[in-house]
Amino acid sequence: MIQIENLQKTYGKTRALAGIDLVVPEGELFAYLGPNGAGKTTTIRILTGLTQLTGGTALLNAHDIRTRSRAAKRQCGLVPQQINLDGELTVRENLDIHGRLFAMPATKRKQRIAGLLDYVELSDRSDSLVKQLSGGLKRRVLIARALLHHPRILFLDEPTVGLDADIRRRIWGLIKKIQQDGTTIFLTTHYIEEAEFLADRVAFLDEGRIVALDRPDRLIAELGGWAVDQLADSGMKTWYYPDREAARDAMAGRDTGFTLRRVNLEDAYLAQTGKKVQ
Ligand SMILES: Nc1ncnc2c1ncn2[C@@H]1O[C@H](COP(=O)(O)OP(=O)(O)OP(=O)(O)O)[C@@H](O)[C@H]1O
Repeated sequence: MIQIENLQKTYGKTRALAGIDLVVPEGELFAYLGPNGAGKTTTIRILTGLTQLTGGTALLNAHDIRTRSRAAKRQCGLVPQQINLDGELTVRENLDIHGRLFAMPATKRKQRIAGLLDYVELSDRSDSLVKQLSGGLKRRVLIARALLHHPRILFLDEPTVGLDADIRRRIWGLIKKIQQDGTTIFLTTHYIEEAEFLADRVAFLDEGRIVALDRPDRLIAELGGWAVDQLADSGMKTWYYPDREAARDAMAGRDTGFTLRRVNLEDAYLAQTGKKVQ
């Protein structure tokens, strides 16, 4: 479980987090959605002990990240946005170094690495140099590395950034599997479909604040199920309707140039913040 109260962070004069309140229960897959600069990475860096908060409190499975930082760190694994693997070493060697950092005994380390490589479907690449792997496979190595010490909470910072759509979907499958096996997941993304597909609940982050937090279907339902877009000289105009029939009725007899579609999380984000996520 993650419990955050009034979490704040300033870098010099920049206020990255302006007071975040949040509880993520055990076993949930929680998504933090926002555009570049909203404060997603800062939140993860604070929770995983990579940077210090400037106000508020945060607990990971009841361990305060400030007063019980070692215990708090043991609760969590981190998949960072940057691929910080050693390209000159093999997949197995990269994981082995990490296991040594956690002081895992050699036999246990070997078994755990073999099991994890199987879990992320990389067994056949265990002796490949990391620099020879595609972006999607490197992400899998990062995920295996983050899981090595059996964390109960996994932080994923933009886990599919820069990947092709089909590779992205395979990573989504892996993330779902990790959740189903009992790990709490905190994921940041600026991909709407990722949050919509994966998350039990999603928070909309804007300029260091949470402006909405709920299940994706509820955030969408608040606007209505269907949208009509019209491309006008002044830009795109959109109207929302509770159902398809109401949207069709509203379009009847109007000029062409209207498009009927389902409402998505991007609409909900735009309605809350006046901004687009991407
Ligand atoms: N080390 C730092 N020094 C100064 N300012 C920083 C630092 N790290 C982040 N910031 C600023 O804090 C704010 C939040 O940044 P953060 O990286 O958390 O956003 P983000 O939502 O993760 O965006 P991105 O998707 O680009 O990583 C931004 O205004 C950013 O410029």
